[in-house]
Amino acid sequence: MPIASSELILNPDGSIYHLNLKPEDIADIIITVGDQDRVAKVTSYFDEIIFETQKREFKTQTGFYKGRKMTVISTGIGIDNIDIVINELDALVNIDLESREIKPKHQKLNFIRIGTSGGIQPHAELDKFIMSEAGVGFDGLIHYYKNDILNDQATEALCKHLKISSKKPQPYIVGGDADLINLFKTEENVISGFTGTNLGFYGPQGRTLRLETQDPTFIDQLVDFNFNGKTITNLEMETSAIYGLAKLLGHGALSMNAIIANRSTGNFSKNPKAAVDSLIQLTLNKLAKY
Ligand SMILES: O=P(O)(O)O[C@H]1O[C@H](CO)[C@@H](O)[C@H]1O
Ligand SMILES: O=c1cc[nH]c(=O)[nH]1
Repeated sequence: MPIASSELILNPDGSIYHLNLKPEDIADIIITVGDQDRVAKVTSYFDEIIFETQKREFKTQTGFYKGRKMTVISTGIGIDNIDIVINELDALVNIDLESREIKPKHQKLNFIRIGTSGGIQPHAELDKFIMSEAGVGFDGLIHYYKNDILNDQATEALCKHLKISSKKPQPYIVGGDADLINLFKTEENVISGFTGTNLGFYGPQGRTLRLETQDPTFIDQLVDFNFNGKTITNLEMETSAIYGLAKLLGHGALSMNAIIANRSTGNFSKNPKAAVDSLIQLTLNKLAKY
């Protein structure tokens, strides 16, 4: 059955609705960044850029780094955008846009996020990099999809550990891609950990400016969680959704974050741009060999 025009939406030029992309515009390695200005920072290291477009916050450039074709796309902030970006990129390779039928042969993409994040453990020091072994979702996105991809034991342990209000979405834990994790595992400056993702920067990440949070102990509870020696190291706003959707759709995913705030010391990086730049170079060099 062809997928209806209201569900798989194409622009008049045949490109996919929000991203403005056609299948031939993307590579199988897809670097996602939050900030649209970070796209050009990544591709400034490319040998060549062969394609670019932008619609809303979704800026895309495709080119070659050390001979390896890669696409860089900005997702903007938050899991709602991740739902759009991952579903539409998957549609480009796994749905025939003319017949609107799912292709018989699945094509795997690899999503690598280069982001920024706040450390919650003392060892998640400023300007270090955290490689997310798993995403810990407080955003609820995955519960909208039929799924059996969660790390059930870790999810159960977390739900038991947290005194989370029943008014909030149920947390979930989903792992990253083992091959991509191995690629970065032994790298100096890279700490591995579980990355908490939430649907806001302030209250949902336990920050108080003028508004009190519903549970002022939330961050302390996260810091204390330990699953077989693994702890929640950092908080940001995309990883759990990328890991969940990538796994459901049969793609690889890895999230790398530069730690620009440390919530346990109350400090912010003196040079976040330098930290992100150095993470970009590390990631590109690893991916060139992938
Ligand atoms: O630097 P990026 O990739 O945007 O990532 C982090 O920064 C934004 C919040 O300032 C959120 O998107 C969060 O996940
Ligand atoms: O603390 C932080 C820092 C960057 N991005 C986040 O989402 N949280």
